[in-house]
Formats: sequence, structure tokens, C-alpha cells
Amino acid sequence: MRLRGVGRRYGLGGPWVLRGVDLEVPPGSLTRIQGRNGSGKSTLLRLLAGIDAPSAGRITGRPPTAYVPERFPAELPFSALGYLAHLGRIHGLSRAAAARGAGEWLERFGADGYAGTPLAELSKGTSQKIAVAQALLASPGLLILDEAWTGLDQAARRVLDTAVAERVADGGAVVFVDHDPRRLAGAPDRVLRVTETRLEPVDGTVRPSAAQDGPGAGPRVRVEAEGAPGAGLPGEPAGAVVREYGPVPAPAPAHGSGADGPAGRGVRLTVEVGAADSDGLLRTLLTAEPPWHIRAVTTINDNDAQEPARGAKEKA
Ligand SMILES: Nc1ncnc2c1ncn2[C@@H]1O[C@H](COP(=O)(O)OP(=O)(O)OP(=O)(O)O)[C@@H](O)[C@H]1O
Repeated sequence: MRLRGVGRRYGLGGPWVLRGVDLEVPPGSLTRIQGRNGSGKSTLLRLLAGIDAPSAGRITGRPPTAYVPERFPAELPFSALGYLAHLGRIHGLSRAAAARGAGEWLERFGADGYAGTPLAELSKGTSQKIAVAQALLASPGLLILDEAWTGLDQAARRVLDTAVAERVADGGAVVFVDHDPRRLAGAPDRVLRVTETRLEPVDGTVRPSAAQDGPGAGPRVRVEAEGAPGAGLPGEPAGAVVREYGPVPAPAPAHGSGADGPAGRGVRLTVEVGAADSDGLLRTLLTAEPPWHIRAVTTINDNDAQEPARGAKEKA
């Protein structure tokens, strides 16, 4: 997604809140937006989410997007489960997938006991879990979080941290604002500050993957893993190169399980990613159901560079 010369002012002749903003939001990137109170952070997030339109400039290439607003409309006439299933449908899921996803996210946030509770009767904390769950439900290509951690309990905050890592590892872009500077500390590919209508990088926070230097930029890490029989290829970060993906070669048994037919064999995966993305990839593998077994994680020297193996794929 790309913003070119984007500006926003409220009302005719009102002061510019944002002006001349140029920004690229690459797939598989995590971006933090900061700035003082009233500087225009929420304005920028609403423009990114597409729920507000720029007064000047253009926004192109927006992927399917989900947004967690600062305030959640709790007066809607739905139960928690009904609301999530409804939102899932709006995000394009089938009826069955929306209902399943709604149940799964309620459970992940420890809110399944409130599935049948009307939204208006939920506590603030549970309402916030629903607000976050509705955004995560359809695995959006772009996830916009405006103070989404506020009001969540510690366990739910961790669930959201993990969900953000999963989204990014799966090739989604996440842009967030949070008042706590420790939120996802060290994880963002870049931190940008809104200051006097402009958007500026905070020094030293733009990592190669977000700077779009291509898959070859920066040190790279090779992750070797084994999954359960039939395990699907996990989502990898942008720039990941899959070197090997297929059944564990016979006659080697998977985890000594004793399985000997091809159908019983596990899946072997070797994937190379930028060092900055390796944590996210490992988290995705380890939190998969069932989790992958990590066999080795090695840093690759430039001399080790090789062409992608047969059948390997590279994500743009
Ligand atoms: N709907 C609106 N109508 C008129 N002015 C608005 C509107 N939304 C925001 N503003 C103004 O735009 C400016 C930026 O507001 P915005 O909420 O984007 O800032 P922020 O950085 O998110 O602030 P905070 O950190 O306090 O949430 C403020 O001066 C605000 O009063």
C-alpha cells in the first residue's frame, strides 16, 4: 500500500493535521506510529484503514484491512458471538468459517464464557477483547491497531502480541499506535513520528525489511523444521526463500514415530529469512497446531548463498 502526498484537514479551511505524507506499507511489516497528543496519529490510522478519506493526495493498493478503533461501539444489538460471526461475514468469510473463527478467537482471549452475552452488557475489558477479535478474525492483509492493548488484561495483551507476530509472519502488515513505549519493543521494522503535519522516521528504527532493500538485505537465518504428516506450508515473512518443503525422506522416520509409509511421514521444511524476521517465523512454527519441531537455526554467511532449490518459491 502506498500513500502519496496525503493530507487531511477537518472542515473547510481548517488547519492541516497531516500534509504531504508519503509512505509505503510493505507486506509482512510492523510499523509503530508515535507522536504527542493531538498530533494526528489516529487521523493517520483512520486514513490507512480506509474509514476516512484524505483531503489531498492518494492512497493506493490497500489490501483487505481490519481496524481496532480507540472506542468500540458497544451499543450494537448483538451477542458477542453473533457480532463476531457477523463481522466475519462482512470481512468475506463463509458463514461456517465466520462462526468457527468467532468461537476460536473468543476462546483464545478467554472470553468464550461471554459468547451469548449482549455487547451492551459486557465489561470494558471483554468489550475490548471483542473489538480486537473482530479485527483478527479474517486474517487481514493490513491490521490497524489504535491503542488496542488499552483495557485488555495481561493475558489478553499477550494474546494480541502473539496475534500481531503471527499476522506479520504470515505476510500481513500491521500498523499500531500505543501510549506505552514498551509495547512490542524491538519488534517493529520501523517507528515513525507524526510531527507538525509530517511523518518522519525515528532515527535508527528502520530495519532493512521495511526499507524494502529486497530479500538479500542484511544477515539471513536458515530455519530447518519438521512438521506433522500433511502439515501445510506456514506463512512466511516477505523475502523468505523456501529451500525445501516435502515429506521427510524415506526411510528416516519422523520423530521416531515408527511411521513408515509415505502417508505417515512428516514434512521437512528449510526456509531462509532475514534475521529480523526469524523470530516471527519461529513463533509461527511453534504456535502452529500441532507445532513444528525446530531441527536447526543457523546464520548464513554470504558464501553460503545458493540459488533456490527446485520447487522453492520466493515471496515478493
Ligand atoms: N473528526 C474530527 N473533527 C475535527 N477535528 C478532528 C477530528 N478528529 C481529529 N481532529 C483534530 O485533529 C487533530 C489530530 O487528532 P488525532 O486524534 O488524529 O490525534 P492523536 O495524535 O491521535 O491524538 P491522541 O494521542 O490524543 O489520541 C486534533 O487537533 C483533533 O482535535
